[in-house]
Amino acid sequence: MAAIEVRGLRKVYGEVAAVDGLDLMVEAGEVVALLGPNGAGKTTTVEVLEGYRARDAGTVSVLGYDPGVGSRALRERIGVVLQDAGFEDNFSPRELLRLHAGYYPHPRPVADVITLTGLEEKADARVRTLSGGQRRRLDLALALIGDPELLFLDEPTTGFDPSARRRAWELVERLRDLGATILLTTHYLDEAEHLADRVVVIDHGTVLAEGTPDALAAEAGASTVISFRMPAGITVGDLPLIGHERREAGNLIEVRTETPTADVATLSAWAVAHGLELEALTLARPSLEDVYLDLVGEQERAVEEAGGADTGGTKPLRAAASGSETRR
Ligand SMILES: Nc1ncnc2c1ncn2[C@@H]1O[C@H](COP(=O)(O)OP(=O)(O)OP(=O)(O)O)[C@@H](O)[C@H]1O
Repeated sequence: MAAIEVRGLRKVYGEVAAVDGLDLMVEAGEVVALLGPNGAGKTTTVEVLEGYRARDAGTVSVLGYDPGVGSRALRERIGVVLQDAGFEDNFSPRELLRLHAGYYPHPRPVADVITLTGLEEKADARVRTLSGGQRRRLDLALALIGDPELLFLDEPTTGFDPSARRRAWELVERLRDLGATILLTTHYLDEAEHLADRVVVIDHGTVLAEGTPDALAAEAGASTVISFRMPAGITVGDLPLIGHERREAGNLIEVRTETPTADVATLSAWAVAHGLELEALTLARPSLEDVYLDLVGEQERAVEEAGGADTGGTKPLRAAASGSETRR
């Protein structure tokens, strides 16, 4: 059975369809990252799945339950990191964790969760004295205390310093190895690339693309980039004909290619034959960031062409821009 199964999810705020016919499937044991620009509908989707928000249409199954019904049995099996949870500032992390442990039938030991989330030094300090990143770690600790089989992490590492982020990643990897299913939202594409088995890119409340980071890159036709510094005394016309698209940035040449193995061989053979050293020679695989920016950029252009102009904080939606859906 899939851990999460969503079909045709729709959530409307006034005139704005925050989620607009979204389908999503997460298998048990999978780590899936929801990506998308601000206002894409990620948090709304996650909040519906967590049972914090009612939906307007669609079917939703989380561990076989409908989260809209508010079952205690479901709440006991999921862990949630909200974007901004409010805490009782006068408690310490240890006290809050003990309190929350009492809500679950089989909690993890409080001391283990403190160690897992690296909160040892602040375990007995008042929450109001914690830094932003330490509070996020406490969010994560509270999500883990019930030993959940499904974890929702909404921007779990926002505000973390680089080493805290690495530790959080290791923690997510450990949880995955222990068999947890994880749905996370993030704006850090390296985080998604590092952690997720599969990414789902959403915008305007619907899915734009999904797959493994590699499959998305292949589907988007993103090409590999060979780059090198132009050797002294050589002009572009002297170079062998490799790749398709070339770009010059100062004396750095970038060549986009679909056949990097053959093109690097041609280039190297040419350089060796001419006694040249190609300095700063690199071969870069397209990153998830390149693919994401292409996808979201295309979507934005499509919305603009359909006559929608961005109105600031509240996004015009594809459906709203074409005058359908929201008034149904
Ligand atoms: N409580 C609310 N009332 C009215 N509109 C809302 C509410 N919550 C969200 N929205 C709107 O719904 C849309 C989707 O918001 P949502 O928070 O789900 O996006 P997001 O993808 O999580 O964005 P971000 O990356 O900025 O967190 C936005 O247009 C937002 O303004």
